Amino acid sequence: MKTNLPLFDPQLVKPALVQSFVKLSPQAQWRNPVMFVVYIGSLLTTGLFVASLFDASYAGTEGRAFILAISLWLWFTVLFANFAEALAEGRSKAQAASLRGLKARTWAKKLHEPKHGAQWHPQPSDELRKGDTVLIEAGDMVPLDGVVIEGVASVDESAITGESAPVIRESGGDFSAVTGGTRVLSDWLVVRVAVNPGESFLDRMIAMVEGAKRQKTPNEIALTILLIALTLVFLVVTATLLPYSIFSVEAAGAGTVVTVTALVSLLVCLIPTTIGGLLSAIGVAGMSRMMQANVIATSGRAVEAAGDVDVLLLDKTGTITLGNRQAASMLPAPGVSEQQLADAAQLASLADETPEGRSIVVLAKTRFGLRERDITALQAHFVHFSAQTRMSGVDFGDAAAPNRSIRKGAGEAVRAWVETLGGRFPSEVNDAVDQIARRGSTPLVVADGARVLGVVELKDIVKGGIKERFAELRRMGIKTVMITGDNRLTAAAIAAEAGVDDFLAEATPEAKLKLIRDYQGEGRLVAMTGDGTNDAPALAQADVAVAMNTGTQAAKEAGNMVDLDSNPTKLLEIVETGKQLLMTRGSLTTFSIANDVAKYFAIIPAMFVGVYPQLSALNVMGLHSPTSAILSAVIFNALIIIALIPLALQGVPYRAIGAAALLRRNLLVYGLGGLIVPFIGIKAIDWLLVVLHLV
Ligand SMILES: Nc1ncnc2c1ncn2[C@@H]1O[C@H](COP(=O)(O)OP(=O)(O)OP(=O)(O)O)[C@@H](O)[C@H]1O
Ligand SMILES: [K+]
Ligand SMILES: [Mg+2]
Repeated sequence: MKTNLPLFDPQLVKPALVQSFVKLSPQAQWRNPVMFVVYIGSLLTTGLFVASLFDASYAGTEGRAFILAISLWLWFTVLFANFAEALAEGRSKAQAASLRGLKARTWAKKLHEPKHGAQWHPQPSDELRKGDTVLIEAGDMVPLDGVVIEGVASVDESAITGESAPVIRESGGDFSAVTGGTRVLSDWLVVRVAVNPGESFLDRMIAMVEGAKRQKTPNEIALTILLIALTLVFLVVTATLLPYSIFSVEAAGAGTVVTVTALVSLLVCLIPTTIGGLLSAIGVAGMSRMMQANVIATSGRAVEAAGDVDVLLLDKTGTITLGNRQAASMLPAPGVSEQQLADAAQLASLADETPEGRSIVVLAKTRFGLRERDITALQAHFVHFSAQTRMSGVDFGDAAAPNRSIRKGAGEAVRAWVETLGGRFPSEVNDAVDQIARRGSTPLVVADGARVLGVVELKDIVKGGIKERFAELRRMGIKTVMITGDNRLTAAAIAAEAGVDDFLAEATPEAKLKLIRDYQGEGRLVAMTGDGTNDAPALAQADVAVAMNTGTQAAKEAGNMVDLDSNPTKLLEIVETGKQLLMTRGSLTTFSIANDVAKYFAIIPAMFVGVYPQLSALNVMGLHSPTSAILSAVIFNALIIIALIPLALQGVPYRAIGAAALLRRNLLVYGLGGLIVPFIGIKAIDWLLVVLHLV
């Protein structure tokens, strides 16, 4: 769904123009204090103009045409700022719409009971509710985001990810989430709907780009406060100029008092309208750029935090590796046959819905010819895998084998288990565990009661191209840490292969959470990418939390971004986009404030030349007349907003150079540029007004 819209696409410009006028409502204007001042100024000067029309003997110091021109250009200033925001929102909405197109109303097969084979009836997707179960068969569209509770099927997610290869979705484990709008290609799934219509992460993101619902980020609030403070200062300064001017004229007994129109013009030129008018467009555009990278951000704050990330934590399985760990070999303990080990491993996995568990059943069947057995007929009770116990297995309750328990799981977990039962962990098994782990595979030890039977090797593959990208993150000053529930040796092997800076092994969900809090305690901003349900608490705690689209619903709900490509190195783009957002805002703020200097030179002499003729010495720009000077400054002030829209929407070019160097460069370009450009611009406009005989 990578869409690259031209900046001023007519399809976007037209609705944005309409929105510019819709946004003239006081409620919309009030949200932006700087522009609200301009808005009031526009109303005021318009009022003055209308009043002058009704005053037949009008003899103001300035012509009616001047007041009209100023009030029109003030309205343009407000409209241009509205346009910038509307255009940014329109672009985001267009991108969102291409996703929303996926959410077309479809018919779902709503099951009467949550199991395959139960009765179903057709129901429109927008009438489904969270908790409903639906049957999705080959060729059917997934009606809403949900969790697979039964079945395995291949799913075409290309509409969302742009990736044409189908993916497998299955119950249990980290591949159980399905996204509304994707299509089941083969087989069937029973899916429990996880969200109400209109509440999926896609909907939340669409709601966010719809301006009103976008929360201001803390940085934006801080900047807005600064802008309000500046506005207030200038408001007070300009307001005192009027009595001051009256007093000066009276004292001198000559000269002309400054007019309200000139004062409003001065105020508008001095307050930071450029950044004030573009601020919200910059924020919206940041989210758009995330979407262009196929990342859906559900929080503007996260987009911004991404620009300052210091540490990136990554989950191993499913994030750094492909994540469908498959049983590849069985290494029995001394005195145990392969057949015995395979038999116990299969028994412990019959009801294990995780990809690991299922692959063990398959390996036992294909390699050792063991047929699947019915766990209920065996009167056995399945013990689910949890990230806490790091084991799963089966307990038998029948008379033939009372109290028989089989467990499979992480080496240390099974060691502790057999030792509490009075058993012993053979050193040969220990060696096998280490050997498997050093290859980067996950060892699963199988024990029948207190007796250790051997080890199953689960293989996983590191995703391609990861090492180079992590090196790039390092150059940007970001530390990468892999966290995994796997043992140290496996973790070390995968860490080396993937090229991360550090790793934390045998991590429980609490340990992951604690690691994040520790880093945050040191004042660092933490990003986390993960896919599993057991990553959800950590994702919720991280400042920037990127859930893999292939991950579970819980992970996606806990995160504040979803990467549709499920690519852990996407953080590189995410960080760049965040940095670009911060830089764009900083640059335009610098530019906006530097701009004021030239406007002082244009307007102050023009305004007070009536009181102090010697001020004309300050008219360094050699502007035609006081009225043309004021009008030129106001016109420039409006046009600069339009001129900077491309920069606000596309962002200033990002370079991977140090923060200090970047700051210096930006101060130079945008500070100096902000000083010089208006001198040239105002002079040019003044000249044009003269040439066209408008003043
Ligand atoms: N189905 C299962 N049955 C028994 N044990 C399992 C099963 N799946 C995993 N384990 C064991 O539990 C350990 C921790 O689980 P898992 O790898 O899912 O943790 P994690 O914290 O999600 O780490 P990551 O996903 O980063 O590797 C695994 O290393 C493995 O030894
Ligand atoms: K201004
Ligand atoms: Mg995991």
